[in-house]
Amino acid sequence: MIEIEDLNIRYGNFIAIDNLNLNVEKYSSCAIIGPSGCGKTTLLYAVAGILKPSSGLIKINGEKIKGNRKSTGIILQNYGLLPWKTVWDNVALGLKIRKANRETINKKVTNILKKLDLEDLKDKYPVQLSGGQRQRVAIARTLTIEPDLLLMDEPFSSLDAISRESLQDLLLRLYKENKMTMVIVTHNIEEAVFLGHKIVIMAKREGKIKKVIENPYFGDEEFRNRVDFYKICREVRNLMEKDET
Ligand SMILES: Nc1ncnc2c1ncn2[C@@H]1O[C@H](COP(=O)(O)OP(=O)(O)OP(=O)(O)O)[C@@H](O)[C@H]1O
Repeated sequence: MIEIEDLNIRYGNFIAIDNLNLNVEKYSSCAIIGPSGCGKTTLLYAVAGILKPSSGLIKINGEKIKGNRKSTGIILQNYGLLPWKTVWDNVALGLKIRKANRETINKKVTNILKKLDLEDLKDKYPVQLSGGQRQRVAIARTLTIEPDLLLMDEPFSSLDAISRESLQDLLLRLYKENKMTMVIVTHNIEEAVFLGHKIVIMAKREGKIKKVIENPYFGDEEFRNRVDFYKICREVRNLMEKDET
């Protein structure tokens, strides 16, 4: 699904991504983890087509990306909800921009609100919601466009541990229900291990990948309760700690 070849991204003279290569298979999930400033967001934005590479190639479904792609959904840390619109209108936004007709919008928004347990909140404004509810609205809005690729930049970082885990569970369920490929950028080791089929560990300050771990247990809803979960978490932690020394 995603092929990244010899990718270089510079901000002026500063090298943010240095000759990076990565493949993400269709309908799989890739978690990108690494210390602050290692280039995670830069990489995600390049895959989203928001940021132009200095050199190298990014292909999605075999096609070189040129700017924003219609069926790529992106969820950012600050939710991106419009404060003057209700939950219903925020969720409908992506469809309205794509000029869907009223009947399609009503049907899809109603369905997705039900799926994400947001029906009772449909007339509320973002300011009246908790962080977890806002993030569910942001996920709902992105899913209405039926993305085949869902990109997320630290989507749950402002949430408490319990809300965070319940949204991770929700995301896994949605991933299984809607055939899509996911890329999630996170600082959180447990999140990367729970949500990553492929866990990409980036090196500090170098804009390079340090290691890719394949996680054969991805998709197991009870994975957090298993010994293998902790083994992989420890492996990721050790790799990240080595960078600190
Ligand atoms: N517009 C910009 N101009 C110059 N340098 C930038 C710009 N955006 C990012 N950088 C630098 O590029 C590097 C990578 O930034 P990026 O935001 O991709 O890191 P990150 O891994 O996502 O960090 P964090 O986890 O803190 O969000 C950082 O050193 C940052 O200072």
